[in-house]
Amino acid sequence: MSVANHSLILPADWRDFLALTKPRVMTLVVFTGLCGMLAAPVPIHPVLGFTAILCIALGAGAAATLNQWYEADLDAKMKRTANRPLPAGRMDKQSALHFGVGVAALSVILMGLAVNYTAAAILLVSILFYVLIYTVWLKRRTPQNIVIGGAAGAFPPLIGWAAATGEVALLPFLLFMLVFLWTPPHFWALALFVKTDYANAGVPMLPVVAGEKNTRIQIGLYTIPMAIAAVAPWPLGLTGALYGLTASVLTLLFAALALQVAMRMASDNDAMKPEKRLFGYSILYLFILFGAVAADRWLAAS
Ligand code: HEM
Ligand SMILES: CC(C)=CCC/C(C)=C/CC/C(C)=C/COP(=O)(O)OP(=O)(O)O
Repeated sequence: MSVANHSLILPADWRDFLALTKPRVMTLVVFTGLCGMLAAPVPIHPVLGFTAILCIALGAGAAATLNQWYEADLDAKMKRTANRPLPAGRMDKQSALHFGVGVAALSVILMGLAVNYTAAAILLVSILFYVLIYTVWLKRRTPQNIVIGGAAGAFPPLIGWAAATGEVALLPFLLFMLVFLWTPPHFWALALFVKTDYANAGVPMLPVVAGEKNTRIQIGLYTIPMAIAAVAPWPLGLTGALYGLTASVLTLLFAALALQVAMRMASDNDAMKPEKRLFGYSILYLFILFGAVAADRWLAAS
């Protein structure tokens, strides 16, 4: 029997449960948690470290599942999301709800029992933030949805650091601010080119409500405090030159791309719109900066 036939007979298989966790987005979320943990001045036992990262991955995946459980109706209206397991009818909502609540509870309890209560508490806050504050409360109500709700995705570096140290400190707080302030340019760059999808679904994303021009300006404006948060750890003496120089160069490039988006600069032979380039670069940027902060702290400790 072919795989295609098999999935017709058993509509929801493991791939659908995996899809509920938004695995591609969550790789970066988990990576920021891992680097937050590696940047901490206290080494963590490898087994505990692995458990903490597993808990972040489970918590993030569970939050993404509950997000899709709540907004299956919205996802059905958008081309980008219509083929997800719930809107496509491959899974019933109750299975998704049970999976999401079960895995969320498991992640927080395991983090609390095996690692520490501080990390477990921040993990719980980030899950609740994504599901309740962003998905249930803000997403359908205000174009500021991702500015406030986006904080959910900024917690993992704090969770990773807290897993190793049991507390929070200035460096992971700045890393939180970096992801928090990075989220609006990251998301609005994408929203500029999937605007019609959101308009059709009635989601008040900034380009739909305030227009393209305004969104472009907002992307440029948010890049300024984001750049400050990105570079600040170096002059504050929290990291060395490895991170400082990497962050400075890559942030300049980020700012140049954001400026292109803000000024709407695209020549006719420009196959890729500046907003597409900024969106793609935003992901690479965060991966490299977090890799650099972990490498920098590791060098300093060795
Ligand atoms: C409320 C905040 C955010 C919103 C609304 C948002 C929205 C999106 C959307 C709609 C996509 C398109 C592709 C997809 O659905 O898979 C995307 C891609 C992505 N986002 Fe975000 N995002 C947010 C925050 C974050 C955060 C905090 C991270 C990581 C730290 C992140 C990492 C990524 C990555 C890695 C991709 C690319 C996924 C792929 O390759 O398919 N996002 N984001
Ligand atoms: C540890 C923990 C709980 C982390 C959570 C991480 C988090 C909040 C990431 C945000 C990422 C994300 C995919 C937003 C998508 O917005 P959307 O849901 O509006 O996207 P959609 O239109 O693709 O459904």
